[in-house]
Amino acid sequence: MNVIRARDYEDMSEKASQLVVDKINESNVNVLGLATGGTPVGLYKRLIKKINKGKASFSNIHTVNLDEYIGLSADDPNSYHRYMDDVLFKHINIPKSQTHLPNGDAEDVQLECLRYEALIHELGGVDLQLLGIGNNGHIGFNEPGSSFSGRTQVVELAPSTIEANARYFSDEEMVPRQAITMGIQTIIESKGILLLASGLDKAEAIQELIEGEVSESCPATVLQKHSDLTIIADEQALSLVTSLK
Ligand SMILES: O=P(O)(O)OC[C@H]1O[C@](O)(CO)[C@@H](O)[C@@H]1O
Repeated sequence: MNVIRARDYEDMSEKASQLVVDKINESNVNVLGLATGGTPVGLYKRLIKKINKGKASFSNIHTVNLDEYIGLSADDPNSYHRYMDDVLFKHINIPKSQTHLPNGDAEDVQLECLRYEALIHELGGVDLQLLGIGNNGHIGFNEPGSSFSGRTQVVELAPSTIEANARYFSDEEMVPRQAITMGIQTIIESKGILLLASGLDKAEAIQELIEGEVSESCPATVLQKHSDLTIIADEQALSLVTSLK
């Protein structure tokens, strides 16, 4: 694991956007896995600037998102479809047909999980997967206790995740209780992984990820086994880690 220390959120976002641009240009990223939440917003902002300055092109890239809420249509303001359009897709040159998210509004969500997992395989797998981390160590929407061998599936959100994500909704009651998420096995099969973390809220999860025992009780610890994991985290998120200089 390669841990890159950033000063703060802005520095983390800048370092991450440069790393994504470099990977796209150097190692031929055809399929880029994307994350949502507050953490990658700064990365996407900088990526847009870099793409529009010609530093990288997304015109031949396929993107696959980690997750989507169940019960929200693509045009719902709180759906991850809308989030991705707003924070990235509508600002860059990428054909809509190359941007993929699970359909949380599908009539048969189990079938949708199978379709999404198959799509990732048809695309040849994820070359670089961006990840945030939940305060409880979740990755995607794989909450503590999720099986490390899980594939794309329907999951129940943990109360702490509902509480953390309530900030985006008018009322906590409006936060969906279920989501479709890539499973941990799906995530871990990505050829490269870039995880971002910022702020004191993430300090315990980051300590567990870097120094804890690999255990399904903290899903992110599975990443210790990955051969190409980069973590870019700021001082606050790294504040409980004692094993790094
Ligand atoms: O970046 P945030 O908003 O702290 O969220 C952390 C993680 O939680 C999720 O938003 C899901 O709750 C993930 O998509 C994200 O990686």
